[in-house]
Amino acid sequence: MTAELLVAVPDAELIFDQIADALVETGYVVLPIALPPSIAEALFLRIASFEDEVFQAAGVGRADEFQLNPFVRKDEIRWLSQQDPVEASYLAWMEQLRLGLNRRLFMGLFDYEAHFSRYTEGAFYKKHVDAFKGRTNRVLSTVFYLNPGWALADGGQLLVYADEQSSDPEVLSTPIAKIAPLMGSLVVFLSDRFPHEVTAASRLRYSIAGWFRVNGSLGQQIDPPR
Ligand SMILES: O=C(O)CCC(=O)C(=O)O
Ligand SMILES: [Fe+2]
Repeated sequence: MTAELLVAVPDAELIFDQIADALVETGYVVLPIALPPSIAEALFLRIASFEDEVFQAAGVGRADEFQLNPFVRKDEIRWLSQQDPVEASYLAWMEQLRLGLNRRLFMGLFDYEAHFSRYTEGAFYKKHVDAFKGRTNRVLSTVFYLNPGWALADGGQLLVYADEQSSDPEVLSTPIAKIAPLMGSLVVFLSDRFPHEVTAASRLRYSIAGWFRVNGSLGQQIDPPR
């Protein structure tokens, strides 16, 4: 038996159970291994192979509200596409998760969009929420990390804060989770519930941020894709 066969590839249905349970109980979950490690490895090789020109500066806000704001975020992004087989394998896994969560929780998740993010040394993303209640179709956020050999001392943590409904300033400013961007780990959380930030890292930091969306019409405003 080769060493490769000893790497346990997690059963996707069990992972979906775990994510669904956590979303009901706490609204977020951190899984050290979720997708098959071969997919994580291929995605890492893919993002690491991109020339600088492939990336665009990340902005804040959608469509006509879009603006660059380097004081808020300094990461660079590149949207995933079905055209590339490696990217398609990630999107296919997320499609299974979408169906799995709809079956378990009747979330009505309609589609999924995701981009590679590259944080160069010192880059950050200040505290934000991915969705404002009633103003977006994004309901569930995912972050998948692609950083082999990441050490705690490298920084670049994802700090997650409690639901903003609390009025206690102490509760609001103390993270409920500090997540290192370890290779192959997946974070899933309800988009409008948890303010979060990415702290500066001392080395290049890769992730894939994605969002499941619902198709509800919000008054006159329907989110454009992206
Ligand atoms: O890379 C991360 O840890 C999180 C990124 C994030 O919050 C976002 O892109 O909205
Ligand atoms: Fe975010």
